[in-house]
Amino acid sequence: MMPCRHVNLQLNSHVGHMTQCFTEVHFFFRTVSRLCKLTYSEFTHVKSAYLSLDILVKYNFTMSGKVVLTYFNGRGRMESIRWLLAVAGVEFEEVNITKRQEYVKLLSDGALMFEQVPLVEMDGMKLVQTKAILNYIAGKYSLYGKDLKERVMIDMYAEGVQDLMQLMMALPFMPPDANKTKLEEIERKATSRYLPVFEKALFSSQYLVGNQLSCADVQLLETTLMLEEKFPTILSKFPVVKAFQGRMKSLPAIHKFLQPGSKRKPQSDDIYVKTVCEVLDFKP
Ligand SMILES: N[C@@H](CCC(=O)N[C@@H](CS)C(=O)NCC(=O)O)C(=O)O
Repeated sequence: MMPCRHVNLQLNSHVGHMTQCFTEVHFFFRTVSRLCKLTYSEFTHVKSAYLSLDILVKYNFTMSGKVVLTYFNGRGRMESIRWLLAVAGVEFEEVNITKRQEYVKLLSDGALMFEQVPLVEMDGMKLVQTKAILNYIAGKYSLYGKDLKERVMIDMYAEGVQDLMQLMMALPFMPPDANKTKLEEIERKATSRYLPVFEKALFSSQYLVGNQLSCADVQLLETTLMLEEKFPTILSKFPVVKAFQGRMKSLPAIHKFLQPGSKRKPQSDDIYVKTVCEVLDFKP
C-alpha cells in the first residue's frame, strides 16, 4: 500500500492546483485517484479521510474556481457578503466599478438580472440580490442552522440586523442637514428596538441561534462595529452584546479580516458616494 504520508502530500498538492480547473466533482475525484495511482480501496480510504466538506471549504473548492465580487470600492450592500466569505474562509477577487460605462457594459452583457449590483460569481453562477447571496453562502458553508426552525430564527435576526444596517448605509448619501436627524434616529432605534433583542438572545447562549455560529452572528458583529464607529459608547448599556463582540473578534478568520490590509472596506467617504452616484446616474 502506498505510504499514507506520500498520499497526503500528493493529494494536498493536487487539490491545491486542480480545484481551480475542474468543473465536475466526480471528474476531480477520479483524476486525483488516477494521478496518485491509488487502488480503489486506498482511494476510498483517502477520500473519506480528506475529501470531507472541511477540506473542500479549506481549499475553497468551487465548481468553477474563483469567486468574484463585482461592486463599488466600498462597503454598501457588498460588505456583509465580504464578511461572510471571510468567515467561511473563502478567498475572493473583486471587480470595482468606477465608471458608468462599466456598469452599462454589465447591463448589456445581461450579467445583472435586475440591473443591480452586488453581483457575485461563484460555482458557475452569476448571483444577484444580497439576501439570496448571503443565504447561499451561509447554506454552503454551514452557517445557516441545523434545521428549518433554526433557519427561520436566523433569518429573523439577520433581517432585523439588515434593517438597522440599511439605515446606516443610507447616511453618506443624505444631504448634510438631514444627517443629524438620521443619526439620532439610528441611535434611538438601535438602543430601543434592536440591541435589546440581541442582548436578550445572547444572555444565555453563545450564539444567536442554536449552538453554532451562523450568518446572523456575523452580520450582528458587523453591525455593532458600524454602530460603534458612529456612537463609540453605544454598547455600554449592552454588556452581553459587547462580550459577544469580543468573542467573535477573537475567532481566527474574523481576527484576520479585522487586520489592516484585509478586504474589509473602510467607512464610506466622498469619493465612494460620488462614484456610486455617477455610475448609477443617481442624484441624492
Ligand atoms: N434588492 C437588491 C437591491 C440592490 C440595489 O439596490 N443595488 C443598487 C446599488 S447598491 C443598484 O444597483 N441600484 C441600481 C438600480 O436600482 O437601478 C439587493 O439587495 O441586492
